Amino acid sequence: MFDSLVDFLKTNIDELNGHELQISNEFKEHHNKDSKYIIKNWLFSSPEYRKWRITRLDGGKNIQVFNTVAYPNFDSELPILGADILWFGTAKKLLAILDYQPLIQENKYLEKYCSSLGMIKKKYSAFDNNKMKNIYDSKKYFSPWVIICRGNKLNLDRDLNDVFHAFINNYLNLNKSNPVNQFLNLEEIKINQIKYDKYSFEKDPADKLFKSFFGEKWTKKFINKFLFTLNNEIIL
Ligand SMILES: C=CC1=C(C)/C(=C/c2[nH]c(/C=C3N=C(/C=C4\NC(=O)C(C)=C4C=C)C(C)=C\3CCC(=O)O)c(CCC(=O)O)c2C)NC1=O
Repeated sequence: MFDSLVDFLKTNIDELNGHELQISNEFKEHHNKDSKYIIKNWLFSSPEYRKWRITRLDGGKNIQVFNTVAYPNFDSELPILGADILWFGTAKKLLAILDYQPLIQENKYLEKYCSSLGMIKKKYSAFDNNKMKNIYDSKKYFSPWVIICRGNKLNLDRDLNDVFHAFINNYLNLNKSNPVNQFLNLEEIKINQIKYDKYSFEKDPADKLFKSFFGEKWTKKFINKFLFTLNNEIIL
């Protein structure tokens, strides 16, 4: 499940002249004791994106996860692309969150870089939702058009693929249009990307899940050295 999303991304990153970066074996593929939970990770970089990571967790019938984050270079004020797609098998629940995660909440910035999500979600009624529970603050690094779907994956398979493809294509087109920075300078962009990692580190509910499957030690390393690497940066 979700492997086609990984393949789709890899093809697109390839077309951006992206290259895969080496990551340590324990992150590349890691199994829990009885191999019921297997996590795989990929890390890429391209001329326009300093870091693009992909995570797949295969927990068989219990849980399936696809997670990806693309960080533009520090000289681009474009939003960070974020997608978190989870299938909870026992409850038969899909949770999909897709967003062009804004570096600032200024209306003109949001309108310029994030509002096209509105056109995508309008086409797919199951994804036309932006109501979050209280894990994250919807005004911090989320756009007003964040795409959220909570539903039964069995009948959403096609739509999920279509939405994801539109979500990626549209984001890449934003970059291809080569917009001139209008809101942030290089220093501010860097600070906001650091703050994004710090905020995500603080709020991400995934750590409980990883700790229960893979233990405390591995999880701590994974979060600091793969997921949110800027968390340890000091903002002067
Ligand atoms: C590999 C890492 C990784 C995993 C496995 C992960 C899982 C994860 N994300 C969650 C929620 C969530 N995840 C997000 C959003 C995001 N989360 C993101 O990692 C990104 C990039 C976005 C942005 C699009 C939000 C908004 C929620 C809460 C959903 C809600 O409010 O209902 C939850 C709680 C689900 C629940 O019980 O309701 C888990 C377990 N998060 C991770 O980072």
